[in-house]
Amino acid sequence: MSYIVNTTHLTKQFEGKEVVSNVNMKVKQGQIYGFLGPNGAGKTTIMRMLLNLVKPSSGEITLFGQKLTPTSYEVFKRIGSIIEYPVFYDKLTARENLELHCQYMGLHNRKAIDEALELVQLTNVDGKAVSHFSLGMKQRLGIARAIATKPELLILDEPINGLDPVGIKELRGLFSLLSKQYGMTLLISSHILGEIEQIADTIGVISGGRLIEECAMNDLRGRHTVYVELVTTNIKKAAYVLEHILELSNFRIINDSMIRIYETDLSQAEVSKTLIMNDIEIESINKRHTTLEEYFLQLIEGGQAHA
Ligand SMILES: Nc1ncnc2c1ncn2[C@@H]1O[C@H](COP(=O)(O)OP(=O)(O)OP(=O)(O)O)[C@@H](O)[C@H]1O
Repeated sequence: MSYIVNTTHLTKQFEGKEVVSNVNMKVKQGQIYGFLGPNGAGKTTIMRMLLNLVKPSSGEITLFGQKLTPTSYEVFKRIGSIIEYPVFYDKLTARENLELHCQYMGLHNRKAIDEALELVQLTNVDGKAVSHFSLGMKQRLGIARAIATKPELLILDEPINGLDPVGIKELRGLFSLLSKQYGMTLLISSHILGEIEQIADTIGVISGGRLIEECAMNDLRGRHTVYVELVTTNIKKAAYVLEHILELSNFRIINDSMIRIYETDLSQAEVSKTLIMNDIEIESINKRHTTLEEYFLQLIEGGQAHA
């Protein structure tokens, strides 16, 4: 398997505080990798390290199979990126901004600029200075700039932040197009699962500087836990009956009135019958499953507890 990004034991300390801890991250060629974690989890710092903008305290980064060193330059011609908000020359138009960027990158190809503007649907704003652009338009221009040089890897830090639902939908469409039609590998960070779960092939979950999960999105979808949720007025007695009469051990008391039972081959009818026979009032008993969002939150809470 060829990895475009591969980090081993990547660690970063700022003023003695470890903000990235021992991260082994693998981004496969051609995939959209969703890099998920709450604010402050360390996503931007990792992306900055991948781009040689921040020096790791320890560990190693390999990009396109080559070890990254402080003097690696060539490899960055193969990478487009937006870290935090993209900055432009405000008085210039979208096209003028791209022309300057391409000149700076040593790329003299008008067609590439036209193509990039077309891909992000910014072809009808030629007379407009960037200072009059909406946030969504600026975000799209940032992507146009990042893809104008036809990179093989695109690193985007929270590209969806602050966009309205239409803007989000447009960007999602663009990401799939870049991945499917142009074979680009995308590394996209976000703090909201819903924003990238529909497009990511692989997901890396980071919390408190640690990569606590990295797996195929499809595997994650299959990882929903099924449980029976019991709501009762007599929680202590219900727990006693579950443990000593029904001989169940895999259950959790959630609060004063709720128990979740995680046994896989549980007969709900038998639980109800036994509880009633023992004079326990059942307010409700239902089969449920954790949603992907709940699973993600559990992961993050677990990660923060260990940070
Ligand atoms: N230059 C720096 N000096 C000191 N601390 C820093 C520096 N850069 C980042 N940090 C700290 O490192 C931690 C991780 O920050 P980082 O920006 O990487 O997180 P993030 O997951 O990208 O979150 P966000 O989306 O809020 O940027 C935070 O506690 C932050 O305050």
